[in-house]
Amino acid sequence: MLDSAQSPLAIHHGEYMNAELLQLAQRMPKAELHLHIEGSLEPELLFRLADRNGIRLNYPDVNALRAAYAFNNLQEFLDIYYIGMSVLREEEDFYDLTWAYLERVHRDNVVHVEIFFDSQAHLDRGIPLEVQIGGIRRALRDGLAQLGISSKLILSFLRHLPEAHALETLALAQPFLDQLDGFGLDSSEIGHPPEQFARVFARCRELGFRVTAHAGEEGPAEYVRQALDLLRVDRIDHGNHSLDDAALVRRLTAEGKILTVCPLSNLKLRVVQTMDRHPILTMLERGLKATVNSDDPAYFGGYVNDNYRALIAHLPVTREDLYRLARNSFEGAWISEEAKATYLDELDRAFATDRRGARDMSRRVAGRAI
Ligand code: HPA
Ligand SMILES: [Zn+2]
Repeated sequence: MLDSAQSPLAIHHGEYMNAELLQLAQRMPKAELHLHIEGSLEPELLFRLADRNGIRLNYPDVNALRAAYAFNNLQEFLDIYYIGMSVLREEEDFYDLTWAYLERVHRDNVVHVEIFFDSQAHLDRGIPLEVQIGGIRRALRDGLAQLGISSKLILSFLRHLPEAHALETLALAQPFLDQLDGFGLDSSEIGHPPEQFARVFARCRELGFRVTAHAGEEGPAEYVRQALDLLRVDRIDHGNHSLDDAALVRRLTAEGKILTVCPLSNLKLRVVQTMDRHPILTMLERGLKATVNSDDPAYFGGYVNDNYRALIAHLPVTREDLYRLARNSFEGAWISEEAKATYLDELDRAFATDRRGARDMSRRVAGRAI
């Protein structure tokens, strides 16, 4: 990375470029493909729902709760994340949670979202699937009608629980399958390799669903291989540790597999030590189809545009990188080819009408060199 202390000119140039890139990142249309809806529960709403449901929290106020959001690893985050979601009881709570997220990302020019929900964590608290799915789905319908945001809903299995639990959950989900768009795998990664979930994923695929799995966030490249070979995933969530294995990178590139990368999450959970060492540009350079996502925005310090902002502030991101990242987000979305083409047109227009470099870009866009 350029050392901005090098010369006054470097500082000026860097800031000038960054302002333009920031504006472009803000206003370009984009999809978010890696978002745990329970991780979008802001402390203010969490307290409101606790109050509404008569739940006593161990934190006196919003500031005390926020202060607890300091993590050394994935597990430390998960411990507090599962406590936080305990305020979700009624359909209305799931609605309010999802609606708050949609309203928030509408301001980031997010036009399509694919959201995870941790059904097993709620089932274990006695919250039926119809409450969970009913509330989330109703907000997603309103999101389309009122904000123009299209969406998909992904039931994510918890890998710290046995596969039998996931199979039971899939059986329980039978009456709701028409309201689901795919299945995922999340929670504590190390010690819970994808191979432990091969049967439940095979069943999901037999039912005609798309599947994805968190792999290579804290776990090794081998877990990414297992997700590909044994779970036959359509996407990889995170995938950072793929970079440790050159043959795996070549394979992911050849297959055009989308990686849903989450920069602020990686920083907060110490998957990367500093943002200027985040590997997302290396991923792009090696031909990996990385996307930018927020993961759990209420816990990790920001929504999707905050993630773009952090990358632009700390890495030598170019306009082409922004274009590629947003393009990948639509390419990786589980939507029809027609919908994809519409969104990609919108994206091309956002770049073509960007005055600075417009000539340059329209040439590349027309030639599909990007
Ligand atoms: O970042 C994550 N990793 C694994 N499981 C999760 N569940 C919510 N967020 C995460
Ligand atoms: Zn995640």
